[in-house]
Amino acid sequence: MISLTDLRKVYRSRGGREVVALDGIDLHVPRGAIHGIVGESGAGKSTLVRCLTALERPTSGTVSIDGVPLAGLGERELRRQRRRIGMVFQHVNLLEARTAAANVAYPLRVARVPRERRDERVRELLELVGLGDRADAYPAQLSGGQKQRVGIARALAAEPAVLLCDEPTSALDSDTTRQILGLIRDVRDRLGITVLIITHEMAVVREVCDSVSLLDHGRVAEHGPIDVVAGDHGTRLARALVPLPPEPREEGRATLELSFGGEVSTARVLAAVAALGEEADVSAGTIETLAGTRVGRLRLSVPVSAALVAQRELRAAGVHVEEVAP
Ligand SMILES: Nc1ncnc2c1ncn2[C@@H]1O[C@H](COP(=O)(O)OP(=O)(O)OP(=O)(O)O)[C@@H](O)[C@H]1O
Repeated sequence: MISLTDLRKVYRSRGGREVVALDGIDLHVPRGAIHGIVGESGAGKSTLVRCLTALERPTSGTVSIDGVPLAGLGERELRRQRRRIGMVFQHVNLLEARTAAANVAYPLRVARVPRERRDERVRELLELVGLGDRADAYPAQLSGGQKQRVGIARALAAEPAVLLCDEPTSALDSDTTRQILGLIRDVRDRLGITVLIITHEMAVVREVCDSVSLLDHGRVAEHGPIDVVAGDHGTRLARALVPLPPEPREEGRATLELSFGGEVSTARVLAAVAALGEEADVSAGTIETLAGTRVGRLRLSVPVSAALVAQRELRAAGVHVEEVAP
């Protein structure tokens, strides 16, 4: 379990200027959950990772892994506690002159695990990540996805409680991304490990996360389980999870965005739209099932003169509608 309570990190530049990188973060990820952290550049994601791995000392607040607060631990205990977090990075950084097996064995050697136990564990880990037959391959002989699999096996070597994945698939193509995310889910299912994924890709959140937090200027601006967040109306996370393509505006026409799901059936929404007549033009739409919940968004283009009436009628039919500012 990961627990951050009122976490603040303030950097002081040489000129004495203060930068509030984390501004009172509360985050609780239960054991066995996969939680995504998204946010724009500068939102505080890297600072959060550094506080979690105790590479950075928070200005105030607490970081606990499995109920153990990091603050106040001595150097030796801190080192032990750090091993409770396995790290997976965008760039895997394998030792090029060592085989896949030797790379996975490396943290076990550092932890002085006896040779026999080590060999057995490396075999198990490579099997777990689907590379049982590539133990003797060197990194240069592996694909990007295979290297990331070795990275995941290495991160799991010390039997961590938490797998912290920092942009784990940003360097991979979409098929390989899907495979790696499938592996992360599989690892969670088999080991019951808690996973935190830092990413700028919403597709990663949709594919693998149980819950998500949106970080903005060092604060958690929005958060929740995927099905709840996706079904929310008009929030930034809902828009990002169920995106509509951008499109140019037309002179004399207003743009309405409809969102629906849960109690409001697609049939009811389509009937309400049809009732507006032919002057209401559906210009984009997405309807899908996320985390078992049907969610949909439609973009309507209507003549400016008809925009208010259309909104009233759609709302009367129980549809959430917003006019998008020109
Ligand atoms: N060592 C530092 N000294 C001063 N300011 C810092 C330091 N590290 C980060 N910051 C500032 O803290 C804020 C958060 O930065 P952080 O790197 O955590 O964001 P991020 O979300 O990881 O961004 P990116 O996605 O671009 O890596 C930014 O305003 C950044 O300039």
